[in-house]
Amino acid sequence: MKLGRLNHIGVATPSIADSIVFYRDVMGATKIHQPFDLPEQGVKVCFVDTPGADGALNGTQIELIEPLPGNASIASFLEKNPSGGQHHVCYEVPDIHVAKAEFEALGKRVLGEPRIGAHGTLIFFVHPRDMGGVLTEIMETPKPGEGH
Ligand SMILES: CC[C@@H](C(=O)O)C(=O)SCCNC(=O)CCNC(=O)[C@H](O)C(C)(C)COP(=O)(O)OP(=O)(O)OC[C@H]1O[C@@H](n2cnc3c(N)ncnc32)[C@H](O)[C@@H]1OP(=O)(O)O
Ligand SMILES: [Co+2]
Repeated sequence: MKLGRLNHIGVATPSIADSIVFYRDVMGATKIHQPFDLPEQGVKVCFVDTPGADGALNGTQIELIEPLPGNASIASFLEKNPSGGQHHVCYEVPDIHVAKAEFEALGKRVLGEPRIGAHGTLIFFVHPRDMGGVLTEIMETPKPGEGH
């Protein structure tokens, strides 16, 4: 397994609307995408762009996630962290199925089968207890012209 680009940091929040105000007014974010529902993952999502090395807005994103009704795991996370908090980190890989096989060969618990994530490419999660306490999302790098 080769460590890939840090695509995003997932931040759980009880209110995406309030978090948008925070990232705009406190952190000075200049590009905050329109929030959208992702019912397959049980979340409302909003991406906040951060600058890349050249200053352009092509760096790691903050992924704000708010639970949709019925999402027990994020609701449970917010019960323990009522004002929200860092929820997961997401690394890119060139081939999702190769990456899944590699984690499993190392005895890491992959949570379910690869599924389409918020960027339109396949993702899976690895259990935080097998990853030094960090819920880890693995995402296939979008091909040129693919994903968002
Ligand atoms: C926006 C779409 C998509 C994308 O494209 O980017 C997303 O990012 S969706 C993000 C939300 N989806 C997920 O998180 C799916 C994967 N997560 C899970 O399957 C579960 O959340 C979980 C990791 C298995 C935990 O669920 P559960 O076992 O029901 O919760 P517990 O409260 O019982 O916790 C068990 C254990 O794990 C620790 N934990 C839980 N969440 C986290 C976390 N976010 N970071 C670190 N550790 C976490 C929790 O403290 C418990 O630890 P122990 O008490 O030591 O056992
Ligand atoms: Co994510």
